[in-house]
Amino acid sequence: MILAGLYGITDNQLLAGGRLLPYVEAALQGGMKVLQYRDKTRDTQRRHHEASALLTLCEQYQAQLIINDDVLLAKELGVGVHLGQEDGSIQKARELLGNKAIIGATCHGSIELAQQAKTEGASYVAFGRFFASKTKTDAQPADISVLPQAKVLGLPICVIGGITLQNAPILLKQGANLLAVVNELFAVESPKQVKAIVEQFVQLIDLSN
Ligand SMILES: Cc1ncc(COP(=O)(O)OP(=O)(O)O)c(N)n1
Ligand SMILES: Cc1nc(C(=O)O)sc1CCOP(=O)(O)O
Ligand SMILES: [Mg+2]
Repeated sequence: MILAGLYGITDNQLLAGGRLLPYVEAALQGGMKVLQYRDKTRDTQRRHHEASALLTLCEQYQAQLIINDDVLLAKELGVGVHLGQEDGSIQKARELLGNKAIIGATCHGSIELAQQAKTEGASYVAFGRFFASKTKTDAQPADISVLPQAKVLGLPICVIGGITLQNAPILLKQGANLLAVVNELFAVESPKQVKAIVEQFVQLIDLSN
């Protein structure tokens, strides 16, 4: 299973109005390897419907689907989950989802939180935000020096927060494996533009390896 590359995250506002599936499919065509379904509404029925459709798409392109926050939805679909510090226990999610499921953990800028997430069974650790984020304006800042320190954990290192084509290389150089991106990918006019941006991210990632 690939846990490296471009990790697109959906946004229920940016991808409203019928944009969700065409924009995600364009990202998959461009080479996105991991997708997180992040919908902060409580519309259970729509969330289930959208996540199922995304799973079908991800399977077509051999990409991994991860659900933000909602372990029960992840269990229903048989996919992974991303949990923040306020989103419940990683250990319980691991028990529910099984050994093979991807479980990601928000660690802000803390190597101690990352160590704890590893002990509890996380599959990858996510650090950020490294740059100002238009999607989550109140995200806690993280210092880039955490990235080389995190290598000793031996888990894939995910980075998030204001990532663009311009600033991605510095994160890759410091050891990031997964670039988690919302705005730079999806705040564009057309699926064609999404695909072109993903292709450029993929090129940057390939160059860094
Ligand atoms: C890959 C990735 N990293 C961090 C987050 C943030 O998770 P969290 O702190 O729980 O905040 P919300 O996304 O739930 O608002 C993430 N979603 N994905
Ligand atoms: C969902 C999320 N979590 C963050 C964190 O730092 O934990 S930053 C963030 C938003 C990422 O979107 P964009 O690429 O538009 O900045
Ligand atoms: Mg969360």
